[in-house]
Amino acid sequence: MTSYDALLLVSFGGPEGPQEVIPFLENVTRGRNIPRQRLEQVAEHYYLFGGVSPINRHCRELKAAIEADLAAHGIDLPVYWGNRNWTPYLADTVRQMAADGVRRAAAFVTSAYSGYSSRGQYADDIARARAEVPGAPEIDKLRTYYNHPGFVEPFVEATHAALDRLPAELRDGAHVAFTAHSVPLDQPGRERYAAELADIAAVVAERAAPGHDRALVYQSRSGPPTQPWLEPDIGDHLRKLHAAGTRAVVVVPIGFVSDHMEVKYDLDVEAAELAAELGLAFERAATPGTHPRYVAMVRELLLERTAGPDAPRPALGTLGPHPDDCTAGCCRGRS
Ligand SMILES: CC1=C(CCC(=O)O)c2cc3nc(cc4[nH]c(cc5[nH]c(cc1n2)c(C)c5CCC(=O)O)c(CCC(=O)O)c4C)C(CCC(=O)O)=C3C
Ligand SMILES: [Fe+2]
Repeated sequence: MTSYDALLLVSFGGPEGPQEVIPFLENVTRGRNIPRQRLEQVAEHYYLFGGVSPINRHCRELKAAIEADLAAHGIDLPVYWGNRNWTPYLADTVRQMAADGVRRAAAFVTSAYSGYSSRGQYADDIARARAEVPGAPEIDKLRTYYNHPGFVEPFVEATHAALDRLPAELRDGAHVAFTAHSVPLDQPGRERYAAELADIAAVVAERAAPGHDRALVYQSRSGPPTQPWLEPDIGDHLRKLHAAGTRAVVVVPIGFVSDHMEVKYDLDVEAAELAAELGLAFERAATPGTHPRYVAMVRELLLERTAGPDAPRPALGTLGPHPDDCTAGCCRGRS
């Protein structure tokens, strides 16, 4: 049915108890220019949730949903899961795959956009894991999917739902703020990343909130204050909206695939508290998570890749389907 003998879910990883938080954060920031003070601040975000990131639960749920969807469509393919920063580590999963006799796997990464943090670094992770494991399977990364209908449609639905949760009298005047993880301005691929975000935010806005005022903003910046990152920051944006007389805002975390810590803390705690202080009505739209349309997309990406280069590659917005193989320019810069 497919030319692959396994599907590999590749994700970020997260701590599952208080004692895992600092070692996890050290893994994430190793070799990066992140001040220790920022690390300790972020640790507090995790402690607020008992030291447990929601992301591993999301991955288990997504894996189970993909398995059920594949089975329901008569596709008999084992699904594996490995992370960049925490157990199950990618290299251990790849070792298990080799032991199970997997020769060729397709990889689905829980990150939808181009750019080094989103794609390039995962490609490096996969290459490194394969290099560690004798007899490692070949692993093809499925294409970048930020503009696939299976990613976009759940956001359209979620934006509608968030608007509907606002008090009726504030709904028509609500501002829609699309947010994504900021990255340093010198990060390879950040122009492409920002262009993809803007392009697909426009599609969601036109479908779910036509006529509403909107913006693309960024969140969760780290790094030293002297280093420029993508802006505007969501906090500054909320203050500006308030000053301009806006009374309600819907925040759509278009840059993320699940309600992990950057969503649960940076939006649901930090941004929501700021909005409350300002007296802005605030609703946050859901991320795709295990939305059946999103889960079906994983199968569709697998099947289109199996069918070859002539199979249709659905894509919304203006940028077209991303090539199956990332070109150097999209995730690593042109150097
Ligand atoms: C673009 C992007 C995405 C979106 C694409 C995608 O979804 O992959 C993303 C996702 C995520 N980021 C996450 C967590 C963290 N990211 C950090 C640090 C950083 N992120 C960056 C970028 C991104 N990050 C960057 C440029 C840094 C600086 C260090 C570096 O250059 O690498 C740090 C260190 C502390 C801090 O500095 O904040 C943490 C803890 C989690 C897991 C959350 C959970 O546990 O539920 C997820 C899904
Ligand atoms: Fe991050």
